[in-house]
Amino acid sequence: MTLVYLIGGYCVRMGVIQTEGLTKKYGQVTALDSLTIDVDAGVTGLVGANGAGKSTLIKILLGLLRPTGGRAQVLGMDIAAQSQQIRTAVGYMPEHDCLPPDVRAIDFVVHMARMSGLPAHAARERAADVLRHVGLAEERYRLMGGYSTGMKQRAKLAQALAHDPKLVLLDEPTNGLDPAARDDMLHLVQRIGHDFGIAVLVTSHLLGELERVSDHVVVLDGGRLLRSSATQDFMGDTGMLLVEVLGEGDAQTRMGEALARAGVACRPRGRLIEIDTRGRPPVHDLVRDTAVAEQVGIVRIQADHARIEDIFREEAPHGQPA
Ligand SMILES: Nc1ncnc2c1ncn2[C@@H]1O[C@H](COP(=O)(O)OP(=O)(O)OP(=O)(O)O)[C@@H](O)[C@H]1O
Repeated sequence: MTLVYLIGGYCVRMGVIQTEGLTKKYGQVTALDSLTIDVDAGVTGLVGANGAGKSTLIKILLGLLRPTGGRAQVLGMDIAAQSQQIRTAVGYMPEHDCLPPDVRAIDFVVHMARMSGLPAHAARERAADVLRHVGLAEERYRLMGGYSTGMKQRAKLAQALAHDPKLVLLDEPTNGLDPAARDDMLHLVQRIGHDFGIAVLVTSHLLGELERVSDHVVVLDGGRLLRSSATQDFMGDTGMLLVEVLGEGDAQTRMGEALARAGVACRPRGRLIEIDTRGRPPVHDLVRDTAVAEQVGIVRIQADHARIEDIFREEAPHGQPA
């Protein structure tokens, strides 16, 4: 999906972020190494281990850091010449805590909206709207110093949305969150990209967590582009079939052994039975018949899909992040 602008009656398709040979060195450290990427509308996950260069890329796109080499455009604007305009059109949620503790969320978000040029009345309306969208309607009059980590992340997200941006850059929005709050935040990120129509570039050092919400994933390793693909291309079929069974005693072992006796290549994977179907005839009927014979119930049979972690295992010279 690409943003579409109507200019003089013509329909112009425009990428959201394009970089070409983008390089950033901090002294001896090469944080970005000749990075060329093309990001479209929707949700794009930018994943890589700590130190892969994610924050550096975001700061360069916002004009907060100057690259050592290469070029980039954000919403069709050049980062070298138009960083002020870029910051007007782009929202930024920084990785680290940036919230003044003795300020109420509503005042903070109104202030950020005013700083971006919204008139007072529009800024108040917009602030109330975005705080409601991120789930802070009730708590908006509380001082942010008393917020939980999850509420702070939501307030940071609200300020990024305050001026009605066309693109938001979210740096590790799930940092420090427990699993439930992490799921809520990821759901919110997905809504921003799909329901609100704001393009999203979201980073995470946890490779797996963005696959569910991203349309596209860019994987960085040691400042280099490891892979950039539609999420579904990452998650291709592995040729394995996963079966979960339920029954008296050790139903999984009984079922696995019976399948093996029937000539099926299989092994346990956690609570599941993994069946290798590569180069073999379909086994669904055999699995069902074996379950009936062994008197176990089938909870599910599903194709196994590759995960972003697998790309790292296969391709990354810098290894697997935590
Ligand atoms: N101001 C700086 N001075 C020197 N080196 C830096 C500076 N900022 C970042 N680096 C280095 O550049 C590399 C990329 O850092 P960056 O923060 O962009 O990575 P990241 O993928 O965002 O990781 P994290 O999730 O830990 O923030 C790392 O090796 C880091 O140590």
